[in-house]
Amino acid sequence: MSPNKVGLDVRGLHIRRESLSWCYDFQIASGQILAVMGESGCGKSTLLDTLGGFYPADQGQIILGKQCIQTLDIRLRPVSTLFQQYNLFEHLSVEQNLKLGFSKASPTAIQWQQVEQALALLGVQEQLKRKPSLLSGGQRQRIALIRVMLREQPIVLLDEPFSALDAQTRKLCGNWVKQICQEQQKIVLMVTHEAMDAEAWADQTLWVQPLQRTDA
Ligand SMILES: Nc1ncnc2c1ncn2[C@@H]1O[C@H](COP(=O)(O)OP(=O)(O)OP(=O)(O)O)[C@@H](O)[C@H]1O
Repeated sequence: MSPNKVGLDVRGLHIRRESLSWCYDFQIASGQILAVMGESGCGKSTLLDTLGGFYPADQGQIILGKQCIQTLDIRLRPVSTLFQQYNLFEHLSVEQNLKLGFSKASPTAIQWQQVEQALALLGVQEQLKRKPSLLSGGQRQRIALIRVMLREQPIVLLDEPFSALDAQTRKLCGNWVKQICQEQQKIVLMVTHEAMDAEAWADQTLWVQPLQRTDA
């Protein structure tokens, strides 16, 4: 990564959970996607939780551009996360859920235009006035993906973003994530179990593996 380019720099990040521990050193330039891979239970979501501020690190640094962000409160972190359970508000419509994603009270005209284009492209424009509980799993996943990708935050964490999608829709969504990542110079970490996802869309792959068992 060039010294002048804004990117994410993770240095000596040490994480412990139960009997497992991990140490990470990696960099991602803006406009790039890092695929996060590894067997079930190896710690992929834990890494995302730590970057998002939901789980603490023992030591190390998370640097965005020139700013250390690991001590920032969750609400102040420049991070937008797609959780495996999507986190849509069930009592609000899809439209209200999408509007809540932006930092101001409502999105700007340009931001909402991007949302509408994404809804049409990803085939969920008909769902705008409905409550999330009436949507299929794949429709919910696409709505949550749009909300997370189009927020202002430069770092986007996607935990298995295409798990509920058929092959064709998966391709559509993956291509769209790549396009938005490049156009808006996002830094995207994408957890996936599919090597094909990494091959199709990622610039790099991080294989997650615990260091050791600390209860031995
Ligand atoms: N809330 C929690 N409390 C205690 N231990 C947890 C918690 N969440 C995860 N773990 C443990 O931390 C380890 C890493 O889990 P994590 O969810 O990060 O793995 P993962 O690679 O994302 O798994 P998967 O691919 O199955 O989603 C596992 O041993 C898991 O049992």
